[in-house]
Amino acid sequence: MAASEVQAQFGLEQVIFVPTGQPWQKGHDVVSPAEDRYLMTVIATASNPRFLVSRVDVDRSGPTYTADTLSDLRAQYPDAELYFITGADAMEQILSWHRVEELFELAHFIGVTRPGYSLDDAHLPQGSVSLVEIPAMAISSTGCRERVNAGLPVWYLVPDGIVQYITKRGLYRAEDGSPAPEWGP
Ligand SMILES: Nc1ncnc2c1ncn2[C@@H]1O[C@H](COP(=O)(O)OP(=O)(O)OP(=O)(O)O)[C@@H](O)[C@H]1O
Ligand SMILES: O=C(O)c1ccc[n+]([C@@H]2O[C@H](COP(=O)([O-])O)[C@@H](O)[C@H]2O)c1
Repeated sequence: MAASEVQAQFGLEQVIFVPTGQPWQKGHDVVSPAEDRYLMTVIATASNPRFLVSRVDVDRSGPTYTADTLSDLRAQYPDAELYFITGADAMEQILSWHRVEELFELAHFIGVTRPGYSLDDAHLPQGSVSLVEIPAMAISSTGCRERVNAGLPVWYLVPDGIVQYITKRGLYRAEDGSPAPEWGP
Protein backbone atom coordinates (compact mmCIF):
# COMPACT_ATOMS: atom_id res chain seq x y z
CA MET A 1 0.00 0.00 0.00
CA ALA A 2 2.77 2.43 1.00
CA ALA A 3 4.80 1.62 -2.12
CA SER A 4 1.80 2.05 -4.39
CA GLU A 5 0.73 5.35 -2.80
CA VAL A 6 4.23 6.85 -2.87
CA GLN A 7 4.88 5.59 -6.41
CA ALA A 8 1.74 7.37 -7.59
CA GLN A 9 2.24 10.59 -5.60
CA PHE A 10 5.92 11.03 -6.54
CA GLY A 11 5.65 9.60 -10.06
CA LEU A 12 8.37 7.03 -9.31
CA GLU A 13 9.59 4.89 -12.21
CA GLN A 14 10.20 1.84 -10.01
CA VAL A 15 9.85 0.82 -6.39
CA ILE A 16 12.51 -1.64 -5.26
CA PHE A 17 11.59 -3.86 -2.30
CA VAL A 18 14.64 -4.86 -0.28
CA PRO A 19 14.12 -7.78 2.13
CA THR A 20 16.41 -7.40 5.12
CA GLY A 21 19.39 -9.69 5.69
CA GLN A 22 19.96 -9.47 9.45
CA PRO A 23 17.65 -6.91 11.11
CA TRP A 24 20.09 -6.03 13.92
CA GLN A 25 17.71 -3.81 15.89
CA LYS A 26 14.87 -6.31 16.06
CA GLY A 27 14.65 -8.22 19.30
CA HIS A 28 13.85 -11.47 17.50
CA ASP A 29 16.10 -14.39 18.41
CA VAL A 30 15.25 -16.09 15.15
CA VAL A 31 14.47 -14.81 11.69
CA SER A 32 12.93 -16.92 8.93
CA PRO A 33 15.39 -17.90 6.17
CA ALA A 34 16.39 -15.03 3.91
CA GLU A 35 15.59 -17.06 0.80
CA ASP A 36 11.99 -17.57 1.98
CA ARG A 37 11.60 -13.87 2.74
CA TYR A 38 13.09 -12.98 -0.64
CA LEU A 39 10.72 -15.36 -2.48
CA MET A 40 7.69 -14.09 -0.53
CA THR A 41 8.61 -10.54 -1.51
CA VAL A 42 8.81 -11.61 -5.16
CA ILE A 43 5.42 -13.38 -4.93
CA ALA A 44 3.78 -10.40 -3.17
CA THR A 45 5.01 -7.84 -5.72
CA ALA A 46 5.06 -9.85 -8.97
CA SER A 47 1.86 -8.47 -10.46
CA ASN A 48 2.91 -4.80 -10.30
CA PRO A 49 5.08 -3.84 -13.31
CA ARG A 50 6.70 -0.98 -11.32
CA PHE A 51 7.73 -3.17 -8.40
CA LEU A 52 11.12 -4.93 -8.29
CA VAL A 53 12.87 -6.93 -5.57
CA SER A 54 16.55 -6.52 -4.75
CA ARG A 55 18.80 -9.12 -3.13
CA VAL A 56 21.42 -6.59 -1.97
CA ASP A 57 20.64 -7.03 1.72
CA VAL A 58 20.05 -10.79 1.73
CA ASP A 59 23.28 -11.38 -0.20
CA ARG A 60 25.46 -9.13 2.02
CA SER A 61 26.73 -10.87 5.15
CA GLY A 62 26.55 -9.25 8.56
CA PRO A 63 23.96 -6.91 10.03
CA THR A 64 21.83 -4.97 7.55
CA TYR A 65 22.53 -1.25 7.51
CA THR A 66 20.48 1.04 5.28
CA ALA A 67 23.65 3.04 4.50
CA ASP A 68 24.99 -0.12 2.79
CA THR A 69 21.65 -0.79 1.08
CA LEU A 70 21.61 2.69 -0.42
CA SER A 71 25.29 2.60 -1.40
CA ASP A 72 24.79 -0.73 -3.18
CA LEU A 73 21.70 0.55 -4.99
CA ARG A 74 23.55 3.76 -5.94
CA ALA A 75 26.27 1.61 -7.54
CA GLN A 76 23.63 -0.35 -9.48
CA TYR A 77 21.67 2.75 -10.52
CA PRO A 78 24.31 5.50 -10.80
CA ASP A 79 21.98 7.98 -12.50
CA ALA A 80 18.85 7.41 -10.45
CA GLU A 81 17.31 9.78 -7.95
CA LEU A 82 16.88 7.56 -4.88
CA TYR A 83 14.02 7.74 -2.40
CA PHE A 84 13.80 5.54 0.69
CA ILE A 85 10.23 4.73 1.73
CA THR A 86 9.66 3.71 5.32
CA GLY A 87 6.93 3.66 7.97
CA ALA A 88 6.41 6.01 10.92
CA ASP A 89 7.69 3.37 13.38
CA ALA A 90 11.06 3.21 11.59
CA MET A 91 11.20 7.00 11.17
CA GLU A 92 11.02 7.35 14.97
CA GLN A 93 14.16 5.21 15.30
CA ILE A 94 16.23 6.55 12.45
CA LEU A 95 18.74 8.48 14.57
CA SER A 96 19.83 5.14 16.07
CA TRP A 97 20.67 3.68 12.65
CA HIS A 98 24.25 2.91 11.67
CA ARG A 99 26.14 5.78 9.96
CA VAL A 100 23.02 7.94 10.23
CA GLU A 101 24.99 11.03 9.15
CA GLU A 102 25.43 9.48 5.67
CA LEU A 103 21.84 8.45 5.14
CA PHE A 104 20.34 11.76 4.10
CA GLU A 105 23.11 12.27 1.52
CA LEU A 106 22.35 8.89 -0.04
CA ALA A 107 18.59 9.30 -0.57
CA HIS A 108 15.57 11.46 0.04
CA PHE A 109 13.52 9.81 2.79
CA ILE A 110 9.75 9.37 2.60
CA GLY A 111 7.99 8.56 5.86
CA VAL A 112 4.48 7.12 5.68
CA THR A 113 1.80 7.08 8.35
CA ARG A 114 1.17 3.92 10.36
CA PRO A 115 -1.60 3.35 12.93
CA GLY A 116 -0.24 3.59 16.49
CA TYR A 117 2.76 5.77 15.59
CA SER A 118 3.14 9.51 15.09
CA LEU A 119 4.82 10.66 11.94
CA ASP A 120 7.25 13.45 12.70
CA ASP A 121 10.48 14.69 11.12
CA ALA A 122 11.43 17.40 13.64
CA HIS A 123 14.44 15.30 14.73
CA LEU A 124 15.73 14.91 11.15
CA PRO A 125 17.66 17.29 8.87
CA GLN A 126 15.38 19.89 7.34
CA GLY A 127 14.38 19.18 3.73
CA SER A 128 15.66 15.60 3.76
CA VAL A 129 12.32 13.93 4.49
CA SER A 130 8.82 13.99 3.02
CA LEU A 131 5.84 12.86 5.07
CA VAL A 132 3.00 11.07 3.30
CA GLU A 133 -0.37 10.01 4.63
CA ILE A 134 -1.45 6.57 3.39
CA PRO A 135 -4.67 4.62 4.03
CA ALA A 136 -4.45 3.16 7.55
CA MET A 137 -3.57 -0.53 7.68
CA ALA A 138 -3.25 -1.81 11.25
CA ILE A 139 -1.28 -4.88 10.15
CA SER A 140 2.14 -5.90 11.45
CA SER A 141 4.49 -8.69 10.44
CA THR A 142 4.80 -9.75 14.07
CA GLY A 143 1.02 -9.94 14.35
CA CYS A 144 0.77 -12.10 11.21
CA ARG A 145 3.52 -14.46 12.40
CA GLU A 146 1.82 -14.78 15.80
CA ARG A 147 -1.46 -15.64 14.11
CA VAL A 148 0.18 -18.37 12.02
CA ASN A 149 1.93 -19.69 15.12
CA ALA A 150 -1.40 -19.83 16.95
CA GLY A 151 -3.08 -21.60 14.02
CA LEU A 152 -5.21 -18.54 13.14
CA PRO A 153 -5.81 -17.52 9.49
CA VAL A 154 -3.87 -14.72 7.81
CA TRP A 155 -6.06 -14.66 4.68
CA TYR A 156 -6.66 -11.04 3.58
CA LEU A 157 -3.91 -9.75 5.92
CA VAL A 158 -1.20 -10.88 3.46
CA PRO A 159 -1.54 -11.66 -0.29
CA ASP A 160 -3.12 -15.03 -1.11
CA GLY A 161 0.14 -16.38 -2.57
CA ILE A 162 1.91 -15.62 0.72
CA VAL A 163 -0.67 -17.55 2.75
CA GLN A 164 -0.04 -20.51 0.46
CA TYR A 165 3.76 -20.13 0.58
CA ILE A 166 3.77 -19.96 4.42
CA THR A 167 1.72 -23.17 4.54
CA LYS A 168 3.83 -24.91 1.91
CA ARG A 169 7.09 -24.12 3.73
CA GLY A 170 5.69 -24.56 7.25
CA LEU A 171 6.94 -21.11 8.25
CA TYR A 172 6.28 -19.52 11.64
CA ARG A 173 4.95 -22.65 13.29
CA ALA A 174 6.67 -25.73 14.62
CA GLU A 175 5.55 -29.05 16.05
CA ASP A 176 5.92 -27.71 19.58
CA GLY A 177 4.12 -24.47 18.74
CA SER A 178 7.24 -22.29 18.73
CA PRO A 179 8.19 -20.24 15.65
CA ALA A 180 10.20 -22.04 12.94
CA PRO A 181 13.75 -22.02 14.39
CA GLU A 182 15.82 -21.01 11.38
CA TRP A 183 18.55 -18.43 11.79
CA GLY A 184 18.87 -15.67 9.25
CA PRO A 185 21.97 -15.52 7.02
N1 LIG B 1 0.92 -1.31 8.56
C1 LIG B 1 1.91 -0.53 8.14
N2 LIG B 1 1.70 0.78 7.82
C2 LIG B 1 2.73 1.55 7.40
N3 LIG B 1 4.01 1.13 7.24
C3 LIG B 1 4.27 -0.15 7.56
C4 LIG B 1 3.24 -1.05 8.00
N4 LIG B 1 3.81 -2.26 8.21
C5 LIG B 1 5.11 -2.14 7.90
N5 LIG B 1 5.41 -0.87 7.52
C6 LIG B 1 6.73 -0.37 7.11
O1 LIG B 1 7.24 -1.31 6.18
C7 LIG B 1 8.66 -1.51 6.38
C8 LIG B 1 8.97 -2.96 6.65
O2 LIG B 1 8.26 -3.33 7.79
P1 LIG B 1 8.53 -4.67 8.54
O3 LIG B 1 8.77 -5.77 7.60
O4 LIG B 1 9.53 -4.43 9.63
O5 LIG B 1 7.09 -4.90 9.16
P2 LIG B 1 6.65 -4.73 10.65
O6 LIG B 1 5.20 -5.08 10.70
O7 LIG B 1 7.08 -3.40 11.19
O8 LIG B 1 7.53 -5.89 11.29
P3 LIG B 1 7.63 -6.40 12.76
O9 LIG B 1 6.24 -6.63 13.25
O10 LIG B 1 8.44 -7.64 12.61
O11 LIG B 1 8.35 -5.30 13.51
C9 LIG B 1 9.04 -0.57 7.52
O12 LIG B 1 9.49 0.64 6.95
C10 LIG B 1 7.73 -0.33 8.26
O13 LIG B 1 7.73 0.93 8.89
O1 LIG C 1 20.70 1.11 9.06
C1 LIG C 1 20.35 0.70 10.18
O2 LIG C 1 21.11 0.68 11.15
C2 LIG C 1 18.91 0.21 10.34
C3 LIG C 1 18.42 -0.15 11.58
C4 LIG C 1 17.12 -0.60 11.68
C5 LIG C 1 16.32 -0.67 10.55
N1 LIG C 1 16.82 -0.31 9.35
C6 LIG C 1 16.00 -0.42 8.13
O3 LIG C 1 14.71 0.11 8.32
C7 LIG C 1 13.74 -0.65 7.61
C8 LIG C 1 12.67 -1.15 8.55
O4 LIG C 1 13.31 -1.88 9.54
P1 LIG C 1 12.55 -3.01 10.37
O5 LIG C 1 13.61 -3.54 11.27
O6 LIG C 1 11.44 -2.30 11.07
O7 LIG C 1 12.08 -3.98 9.33
C9 LIG C 1 14.52 -1.78 6.92
O8 LIG C 1 14.81 -1.37 5.61
C10 LIG C 1 15.78 -1.88 7.77
O9 LIG C 1 16.90 -2.40 7.09
C11 LIG C 1 18.08 0.13 9.22
